[in-house]
Amino acid sequence: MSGQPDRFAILSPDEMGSIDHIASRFIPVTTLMENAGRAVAHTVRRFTKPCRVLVLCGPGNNGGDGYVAARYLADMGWPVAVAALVEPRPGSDAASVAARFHGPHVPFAPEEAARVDLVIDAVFGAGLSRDIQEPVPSVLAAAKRVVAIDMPSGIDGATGQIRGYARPADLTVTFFRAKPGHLLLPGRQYLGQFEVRDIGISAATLKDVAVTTWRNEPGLWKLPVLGLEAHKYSRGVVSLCAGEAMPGAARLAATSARRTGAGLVRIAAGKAAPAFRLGEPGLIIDEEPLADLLKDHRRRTWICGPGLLPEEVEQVFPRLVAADRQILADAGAFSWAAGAPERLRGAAVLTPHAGEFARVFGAPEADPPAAVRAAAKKVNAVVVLKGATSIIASPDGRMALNIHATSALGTAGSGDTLTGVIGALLAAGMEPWEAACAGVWLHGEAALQAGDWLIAEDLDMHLGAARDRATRLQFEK
Ligand SMILES: NC(=O)C1=CN([C@@H]2O[C@H](COP(=O)(O)OP(=O)(O)OC[C@H]3O[C@@H](n4cnc5c(N)ncnc54)[C@H](OP(=O)(O)O)[C@@H]3O)[C@@H](O)[C@H]2O)[C@@H](O)CC1
Ligand SMILES: [K+]
Repeated sequence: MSGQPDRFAILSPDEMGSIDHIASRFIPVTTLMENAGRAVAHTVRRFTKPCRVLVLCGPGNNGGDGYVAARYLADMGWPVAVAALVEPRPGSDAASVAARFHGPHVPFAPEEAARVDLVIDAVFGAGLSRDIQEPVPSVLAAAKRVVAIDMPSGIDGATGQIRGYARPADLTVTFFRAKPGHLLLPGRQYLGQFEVRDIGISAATLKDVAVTTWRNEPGLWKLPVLGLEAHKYSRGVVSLCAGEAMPGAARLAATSARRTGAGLVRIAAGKAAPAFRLGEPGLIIDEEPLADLLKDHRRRTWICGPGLLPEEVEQVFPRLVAADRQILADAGAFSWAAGAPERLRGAAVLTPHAGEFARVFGAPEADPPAAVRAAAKKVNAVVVLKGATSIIASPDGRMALNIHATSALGTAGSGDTLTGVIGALLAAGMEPWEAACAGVWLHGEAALQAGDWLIAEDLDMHLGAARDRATRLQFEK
């Protein structure tokens, strides 16, 4: 897939394997390994004062990186020993670099790990293929501090899940580009400080693998910039369906849409109109039947779900689809579509949290990115699975992982606010996947600005500044 910037690419272990393979046509694997091990040694030197180090080496190339790191640290004068879980296969690249480490070898045992100040975990990386077993867990558990090469052993690079056991590292050094497991939970919590180091692989090799996953940052998408001739309709009109039971949710979404830059926000409240009359003066409340409101073709973008009961969604969602409107579905829409995802066909963007996602599509189990991608295909809509790492998948296969956020967003109303933000960007004409990605980032940025104890209403006051910041960053190379 083209058009998205290379610098944000995230590569699955398989894709990274293909990149290594392509790169090895120009650079021998032993040279890549040399570069990787040297990068680790230099990162360790910046990370800590000289100390006693034990490098735990597995049988594959991750172990190979470990032997190289051990040699560089020894050359710097650090006391370094190696403990091999299994010797590398004779004749392999790892065996050839292992032969160049002339320091001490010690048993792969907990006492050895406990004896030193720092353990370098080069047991398994991209090649982890099953749950890890003893003695690896006991040896890692005995370490005082751990630097992981590529990935803490036991974390699945593709999904971030734990395969049997994982020990949280203090520092993780990976190469070329991050892997999904570095951003997804629980893997993300096991990295400690995280560094991505260059090992001489050219970014041009990315052209040879079809990159489909990116880190969500400004520049992955571009926000529209206000032109001199902007007016409220060109900035975008957001309409919301609202009900009587929970007017607060619709009002939160409406306000955040306005704060994100929508030119006009209207609430289709019907009989519930009195519940909204005391709201902000700049909000327009419509009492007319939905059929009349849909005659106005400038009202293209509709938010359907926040504050709605399933029976209210039933009344409006199919009409919006029949009127060919761009629909952002949230909250009540997922109660209405529980166990029946096909009901949501016709929506442009869905923004479920984990519970809502499970209700509609089933629990994502061990591979959330795959589940979100499948959901997006199933309903032919962009799906945003909100969480500490939000996953934003498009039916065409593109996926972004967002870690630009804080746990402070776990507060009532924050999801309604996100809906309004994305609604405003859709109304401004952004393509749905990009609007969803940009909305998630702006929402996270507003939360970072608002501090740890924010309430949903506080986010509104930071959305303008968040948009300004994204606009500045999106042009940086
Ligand atoms: N390729 C390149 O050019 C470059 C790659 N680089 C480095 O290479 C790393 C990837 O190397 P890799 O592919 O050799 O995989 P790696 O993680 O070492 O493990 C594979 C071995 O472990 C075994 N094994 C797996 N799971 C197991 C378990 N649970 N319990 C027991 N055994 C298990 C597995 O056995 P098998 O599954 O075949 O039976 C196989 O023997 C990557 O992370 C990066 O650090 C850098 O040097 C830059 C250049
Ligand atoms: K490792």
